[in-house]
Amino acid sequence: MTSDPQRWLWAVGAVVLWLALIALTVWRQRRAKAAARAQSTAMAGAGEGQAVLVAFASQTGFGEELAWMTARALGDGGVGARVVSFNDLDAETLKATDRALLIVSTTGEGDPPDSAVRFVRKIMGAEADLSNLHFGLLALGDRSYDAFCGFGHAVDGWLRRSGAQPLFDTVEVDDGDAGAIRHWQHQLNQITGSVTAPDWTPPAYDQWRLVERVLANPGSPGGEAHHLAFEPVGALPDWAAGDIAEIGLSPRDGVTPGSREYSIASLPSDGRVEFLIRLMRHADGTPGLASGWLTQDLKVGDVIDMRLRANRSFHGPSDETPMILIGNGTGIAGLRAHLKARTAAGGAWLLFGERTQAHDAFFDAELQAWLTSGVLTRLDRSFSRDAGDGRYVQALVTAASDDLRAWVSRGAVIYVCGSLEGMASGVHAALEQALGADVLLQMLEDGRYRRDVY
Ligand SMILES: Cc1cc2nc3c(=O)[nH]c(=O)nc-3n(C[C@H](O)[C@H](O)[C@H](O)COP(=O)(O)O)c2cc1C
Repeated sequence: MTSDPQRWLWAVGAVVLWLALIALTVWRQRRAKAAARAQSTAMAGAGEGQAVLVAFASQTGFGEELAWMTARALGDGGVGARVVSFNDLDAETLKATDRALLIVSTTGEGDPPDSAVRFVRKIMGAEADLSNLHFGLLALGDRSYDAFCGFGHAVDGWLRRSGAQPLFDTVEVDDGDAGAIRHWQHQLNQITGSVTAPDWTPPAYDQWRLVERVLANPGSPGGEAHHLAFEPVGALPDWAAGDIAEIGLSPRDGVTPGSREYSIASLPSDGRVEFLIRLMRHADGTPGLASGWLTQDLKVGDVIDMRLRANRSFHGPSDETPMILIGNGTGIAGLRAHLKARTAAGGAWLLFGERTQAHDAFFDAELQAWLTSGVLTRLDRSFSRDAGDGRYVQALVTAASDDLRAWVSRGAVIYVCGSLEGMASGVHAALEQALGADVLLQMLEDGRYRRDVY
């Protein structure tokens, strides 16, 4: 043992600093939780006892947005509301609730959003006595999928079997259909007793100008992928890595009205919203409506309607948390925003798959620079059409199983972005094999395994 007082002083100092860091981390976590609680009860109003519970199960943020609009509409009509995510919802809360409005989206092939997986496993696995509960359900979906509103219907069935009573028939929303949302609004009026419709302004579009478009993969054996950049005509809004842009399509542009969603590949500090968009082609070779318009017809200087939407389920972890990013194709867009947002503190590992090294190594110069600066600790890429490789990204996951386990045991989070078909299920199966199905499920429920797939 040393008797050097200076060494002792250093040692004590180090311990004090370490304890202070722990205290700071705990305090920050508590503060964040308190802020989230304060936000969700902010709508409760005076009579919190009778407040309507507004619960949302949302994968890409639309349902969450509608939940807050629902709470505001109720509040404007004089009825208190409390907003919670399905992640924070339990049977006790439902049992003790008189009225609940549930906004429930469907993902995958009729699957629950990731944030509802815990609820499905722990709560919906058994029937509960919910005979006191009266509920209204807004089911979000898209008729182009076989299981239209599949998870919404599953929740509806479970509530009814548990004795809960519907306030009205489930309102189904096909691809954001405004008519169905107006119908929901009408049901809210019944609850508040308002004669006039609450001020439910549909989310407004902002105007953005195309300032740059570059073909990102000339010579690729795959479909053309274009790197587009838009600057706002007005003020630059704020957004975070993981967020989504809804691009408005109008007949003016020769395409069917509606909107298309794309992962944002840049940050506000870039001063512009960037995308990597693949030109989709129909079986007869004609370009897809939205991707054809954006990558071919739209000219630099043209102005489009666009709004940015928070996609909280794909927001990043703290700087110190190691991050494993997995993706394929244009899925690198969302992952690039995360890499842009990172410092070298926690370390990041990108596993990425595409067709050829020569033509499809998207953002290669940036990735190399991030490797040099330490933002990216490790880069594994596979190119399925290259001689001597021929692997998809899930094969990289399998090959690196030992290291993946080591990263996860150091607290790493896993973010997957890219195509639903093939990639997402292939990567999921490879991760299950590498980490164990229980570990992966726990990570999903804890928000340590997050997906933005399409
Ligand atoms: C990858 C993916 C899978 C989807 N699967 C289904 C589905 O099986 N059934 C359905 O009705 N809608 C499906 N949808 C459509 C969503 O439910 C719809 O876009 C909804 O508005 C999303 O709401 P959210 O942002 O709250 O998650 C899917 C959407 C995506 C992106």
